[in-house]
Amino acid sequence: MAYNSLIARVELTHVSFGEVASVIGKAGGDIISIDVISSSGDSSVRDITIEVGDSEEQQVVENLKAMSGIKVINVSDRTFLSHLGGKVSVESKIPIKNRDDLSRVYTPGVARVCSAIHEDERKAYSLTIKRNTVAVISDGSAVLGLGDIGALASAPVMEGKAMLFKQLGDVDAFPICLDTQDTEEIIRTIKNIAPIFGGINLEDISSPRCFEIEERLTKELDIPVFHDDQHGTAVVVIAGLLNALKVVGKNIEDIRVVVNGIGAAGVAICKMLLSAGVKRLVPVDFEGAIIHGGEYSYPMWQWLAEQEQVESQPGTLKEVIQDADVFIGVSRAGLLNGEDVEKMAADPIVFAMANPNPEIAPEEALKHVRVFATGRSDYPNQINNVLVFPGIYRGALDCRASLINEPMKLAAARAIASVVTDKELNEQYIIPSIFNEHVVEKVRDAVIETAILTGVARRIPPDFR
Ligand SMILES: NC(=O)C1=CN([C@@H]2O[C@H](COP(=O)(O)OP(=O)(O)OC[C@H]3O[C@@H](n4cnc5c(N)ncnc54)[C@H](O)[C@@H]3O)[C@@H](O)[C@H]2O)C=CC1
Ligand SMILES: CC(=O)C(=O)O
Ligand SMILES: [Mg+2]
Repeated sequence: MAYNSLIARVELTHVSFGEVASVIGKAGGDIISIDVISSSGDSSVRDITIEVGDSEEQQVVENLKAMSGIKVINVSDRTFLSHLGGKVSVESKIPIKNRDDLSRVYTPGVARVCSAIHEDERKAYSLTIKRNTVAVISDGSAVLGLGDIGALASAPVMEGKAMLFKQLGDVDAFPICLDTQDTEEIIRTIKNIAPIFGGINLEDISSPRCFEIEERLTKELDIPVFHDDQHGTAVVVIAGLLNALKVVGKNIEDIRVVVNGIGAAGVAICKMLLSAGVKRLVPVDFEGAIIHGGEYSYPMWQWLAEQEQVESQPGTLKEVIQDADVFIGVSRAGLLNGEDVEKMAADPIVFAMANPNPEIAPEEALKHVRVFATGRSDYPNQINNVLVFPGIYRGALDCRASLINEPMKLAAARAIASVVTDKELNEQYIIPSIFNEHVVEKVRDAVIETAILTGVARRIPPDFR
């Protein structure tokens, strides 16, 4: 269930706050805070912040309105309030106070700087925003688990990613929503806007188009192109899995892994699981297990069917999950229940990562599962690509990497896993919080070191000389 928080502004006249609290509680709301806005002899106006599930929201408000001695002045949704006017803005680094400043930052002074870049394009890295700016680009075709909701509706997610880039990695990121879902047009548009950016972060572009778009752009541009839903997700899954396996005392070579949803995230996760040493893999999509020796029209599914680690036994998700050590879901909400995960092997690990609602309700899974994680921030073990992209890009920009290769991604996964020490590690803590101050730094350093070793760094940052 999704949770929202509401702020109800109410005027209380002949009713005690205790009665109001009891009505809210009975309707399923939790009071988070109360602010007194004004108070006179026989009345007071208060803002009550209430956390409430989607299905109870209306009931809470209706019950408050039905009470006598209380007037509901206004109800606002805090999530919507945080989006008013958008979440990011562009700021100048230096002020323009007089004509002298104007003639340096703008014409005529700026012309000399333009000419310098015209003569040597590498100077764009020192004289423009290029060295620290990434484009966060979506076509709105696979937004979270909401599906194809279009370019404009994807904007709040892209703005959110831009905020996280800035706050966690000090990367300036710009949200871009493309009003086309045509592969060639997307590639052409991104190539045309690429000059000012130091990197391209593709986001929420559905499969299979996302594979070609990323592959072509990586070949045709000289800046890193990173499809977050593929690689960011795969990196954080491997990080979480390495630690979860330590908790349950199993080796990666011995486990049987079911991955459900073989789209952008699922394909990248399967590939990375194989390179990390998994020997028994069951990829599953709508039509059931993708099997070794099978024939598939999607090239990525066909590639998987040719891997010897992929099992050859067909079956539905509910069948193949029996005896699995690990379930990784990057598909849709509510596909599994407690009975399904109960049939897994001993000490099951379940990463139910569909957003905003996971493949199995946490309350149900937790009764049967040893290690459980979701993509959400309101439960322990948040396996979300936000742990990856700020640090990966901080590193890639600092060493001016021409691309982000497989060894860099594996190094990032190990770096994230290493933030949780053996002493700290337990079922509830397999992955660091996104607010852990060591994550970005460790990922950045691991990425730079590996970029230098694999020959894709075009600059050695001073702290690596
Ligand atoms: N926690 C995290 O960091 C991340 C979570 N996700 C979540 O993973 C999900 C998938 O994202 P993408 O791979 O980007 O989308 P996508 O659209 O590329 O892939 C989704 C895949 O799931 C399959 N699928 C849908 N319903 C299914 C069902 N009932 N059974 C089996 N397969 C089913 C689709 O056929 C498709 O292949 C979304 O819910 C998204 O929010 C994605 C990226 C990161
Ligand atoms: C987290 C993320 O990128 C997604 O759910 O699509
Ligand atoms: Mg995404």
